[in-house]
Amino acid sequence: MINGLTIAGSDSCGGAGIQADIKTMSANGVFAMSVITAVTAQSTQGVFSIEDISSNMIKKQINVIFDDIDVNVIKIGMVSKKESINAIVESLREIRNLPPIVIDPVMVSKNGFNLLSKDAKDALITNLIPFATLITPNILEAEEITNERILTLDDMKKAVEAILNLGPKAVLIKGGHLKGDAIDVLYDGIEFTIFEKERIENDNTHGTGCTLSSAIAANMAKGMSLKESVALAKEYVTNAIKHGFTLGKGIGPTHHFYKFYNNQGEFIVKKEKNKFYDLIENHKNKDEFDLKSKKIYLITDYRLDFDILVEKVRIALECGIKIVQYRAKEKSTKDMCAEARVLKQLCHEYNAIFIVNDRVDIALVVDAHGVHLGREDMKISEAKKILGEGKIIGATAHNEKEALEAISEGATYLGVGALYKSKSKSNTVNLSIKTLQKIKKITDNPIFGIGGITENNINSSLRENIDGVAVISAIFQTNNIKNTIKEINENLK
Ligand SMILES: Nc1ncnc2c1ncn2[C@@H]1O[C@H](COP(=O)(O)OP(=O)(O)O)[C@@H](O)[C@H]1O
Ligand SMILES: Cc1ncc(COP(=O)(O)O)c(N)n1
Ligand SMILES: [Mg+2]
Repeated sequence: MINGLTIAGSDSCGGAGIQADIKTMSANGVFAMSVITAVTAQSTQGVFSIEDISSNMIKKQINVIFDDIDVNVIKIGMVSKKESINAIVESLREIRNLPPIVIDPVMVSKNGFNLLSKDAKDALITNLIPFATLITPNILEAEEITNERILTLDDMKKAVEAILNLGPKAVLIKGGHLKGDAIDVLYDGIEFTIFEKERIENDNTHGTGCTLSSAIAANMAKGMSLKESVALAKEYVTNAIKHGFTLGKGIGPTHHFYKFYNNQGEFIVKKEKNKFYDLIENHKNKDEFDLKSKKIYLITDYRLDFDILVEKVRIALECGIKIVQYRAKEKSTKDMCAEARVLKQLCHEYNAIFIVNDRVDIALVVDAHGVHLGREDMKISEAKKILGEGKIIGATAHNEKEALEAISEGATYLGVGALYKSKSKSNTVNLSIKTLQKIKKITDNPIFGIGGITENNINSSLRENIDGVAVISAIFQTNNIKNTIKEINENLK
């Protein structure tokens, strides 16, 4: 599990501070840890009181974590006192191999309350900011740091340059407090990158800065580049603001978990629109693809000569197989394109769905219905960029975490396994029915069980938790394809 540490203040109403950071990292697939620097008595209406945690306790929290855990990213938010800033600096100095550090130099809350004591600004600028891989001031904070007014995009550009001179590796000034579109400016000493999104007419923006910086940190922890981290985080915070809701009488929070809930506040990962079936329903052969019955998903066996393979696939199609995946290993791209084209045409004759394993480029070239991506392949979001909407993107998942990740990224179906020891894939780990049940709870999208499935090992607990079975050897290594398919179909009923 990738993890992130937030060093920040507690916001009792949960929209900003440590609470926003933990929610944001969690919603972005990163395990969140926290070092609390101060506790605020805060509501949507303002900050009513601040009590700082002692320097000693701040250091202890940091030290015990680093003694024990490899931290993938640090995010630093509100640190209100000079002593607290210096305590963090001392702890950071003792850590070898520091991970990337995102600093959100929190100075005032949305309602205009000071979160940084007057004498702490110098310590923040001189001692802490130089540690930053990225620093993310809002307009007011950038003005405080540079002592210049910022009113235009040009002013923002001047300010990022000035702040970069203080020692961070990159600076992002957030334009939330300006008028017009929400424009943020990133500068890494080489080039300016502008991130622009429409301004959302929603007053519930409590915690947007904390949310943005934590999302950037989470993305960095996952190994994304700086620009990619900011771009995706900007997308995330924009959506979180869009779904921001009224809570209390003041400035309400953004919705950190908007991806997982519908407008009625119900948890929706499971109830998400079933894109796989939609895609097939839009497909001209929808009547042929009976969505109610369980399916055999045939994956081609790369150990066979292609001519023999084609004949066997044809027999399988004649026996009613409705989904075929082309899986090849150690073949030239040229040959793979040619073979994929033949199989695509064959599937077309039988009104079957044709999927290409691993290779998004080949799926695109032969206009397959989609692609199947394993854990080592291109990310689902990247494949989507290439293939566009309207294509099936299947993903392999070996456990609940991978399944959730794949579904959140937009997988249209899951291949989960290995259920049994397989003849066509070594080094596979067996997956228990319990795990299968957990995965089933995550999504309504189709789940195909995979790994060593034969006509003899489909039992009721397996049947209840899958929508179909993906097979290779069972069909390609039998001497009676017709019978085997009949038996598997019987066992799936
Ligand atoms: N009303 C809004 N609509 C869209 N984006 C916004 C809005 N308000 C803030 N943002 C964006 O939210 C992020 C946080 O910025 P900002 O609100 O300026 O920070 P802070 O919360 O620290 O004051 C930035 O990416 C900013 O552009
Ligand atoms: C404890 C704490 N930390 C930070 C903020 C800043 O919030 P914003 O993200 O709106 O700038 C806050 N209001 N409270
Ligand atoms: Mg802020």
